[in-house]
Amino acid sequence: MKTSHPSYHLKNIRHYYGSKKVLDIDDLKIKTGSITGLLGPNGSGKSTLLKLLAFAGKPTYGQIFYKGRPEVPFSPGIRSKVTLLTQKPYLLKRTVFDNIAYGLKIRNDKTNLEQRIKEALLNVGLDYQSFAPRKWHELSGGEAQRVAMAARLILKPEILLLDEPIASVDTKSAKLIRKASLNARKNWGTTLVIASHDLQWLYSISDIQLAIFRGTVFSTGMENILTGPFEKSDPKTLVKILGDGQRIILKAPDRHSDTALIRKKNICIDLEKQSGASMGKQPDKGNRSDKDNKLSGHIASMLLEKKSGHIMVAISIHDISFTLRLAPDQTRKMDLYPGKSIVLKFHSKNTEWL
Ligand SMILES: Nc1ncnc2c1ncn2[C@@H]1O[C@H](COP(=O)(O)OP(=O)(O)OP(=O)(O)O)[C@@H](O)[C@H]1O
Repeated sequence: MKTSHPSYHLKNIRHYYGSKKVLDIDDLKIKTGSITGLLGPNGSGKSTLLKLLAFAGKPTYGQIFYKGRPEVPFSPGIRSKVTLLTQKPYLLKRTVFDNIAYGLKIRNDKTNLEQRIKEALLNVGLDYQSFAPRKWHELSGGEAQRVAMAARLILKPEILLLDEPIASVDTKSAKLIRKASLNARKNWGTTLVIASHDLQWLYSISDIQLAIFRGTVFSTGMENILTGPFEKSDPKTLVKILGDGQRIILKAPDRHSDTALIRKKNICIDLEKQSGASMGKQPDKGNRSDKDNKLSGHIASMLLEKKSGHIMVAISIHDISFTLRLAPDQTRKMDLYPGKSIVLKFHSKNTEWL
């Protein structure tokens, strides 16, 4: 269905568990028909955000608009449109067939049931003859995940929210879940929001990536976070000293904070120094300013961002990791490849504090 409204518009969302703030989102829109990838470390708020998007809970403060209208949790109008597949999928203590048929039966939609269930199982790579009669406890973790996915896909949802859908499945199943998700968008215009720790998989499926850190959402995708302890170098400068002796110079915050943000757009790979780079050795200072960071490390991974064709390059500097985003021709010109030693460069003035 075409609509001028985004599927979701979140306004001034603050969500607390007790006194602990777990989500802090000023303004976030999720476009209809988009596939959004949610990235973030354990405990950053991904599952909580998905729960709110599923209208399975109410934010402590703020409002969520669904296709332009303010919505409240558990409203009957929304329940048939939005579906969430949780990390540990819940299956009814029945057969696979009954699990998948359940949602349709509730809607009193029983036409062609067998054929539709056959297709739903096929969609997630499970054979009807072998799986339909099986009981819920006769499935591996990955199979249970795919049955739960089939049970949701058969309802042709407007919104499909997936929380770690490939955490316990093998590579083949991960590919099938990717294909089934893309088909849902193609065939029914489904909007998807998917949380996953598997960056490669997430970048291969999503149009846009949102990174969450301590409840704050970055619509620019993954950004670089540095956490303390920091040492004071002078009143205007903090320093993070890595285990190998390299020093990261940061502009001091003007209020208390122990979490620095270095945006990937402000980081580059220093080609001049590249050849001399070696692990654990700070590159020569030369005539650079004291606040100009030059850190030696190596390329840990390179991931393709499906929609833009850009390459996300993860760089390990001793025990921390930085990410930057490059056009494919840049990576070719610099002859970058995983394992290559490089020097990463950013100026301390580009430090932001969370
Ligand atoms: N029901 C709850 N009661 C209290 N605290 C909770 C509850 N659920 C989650 N939390 C806390 O809220 C924070 C966010 O949790 P959430 O599950 O949303 O993170 P996540 O990014 O999905 O993590 P993971 O990647 O480990 O699944 C964490 O600090 C977690 O401990």
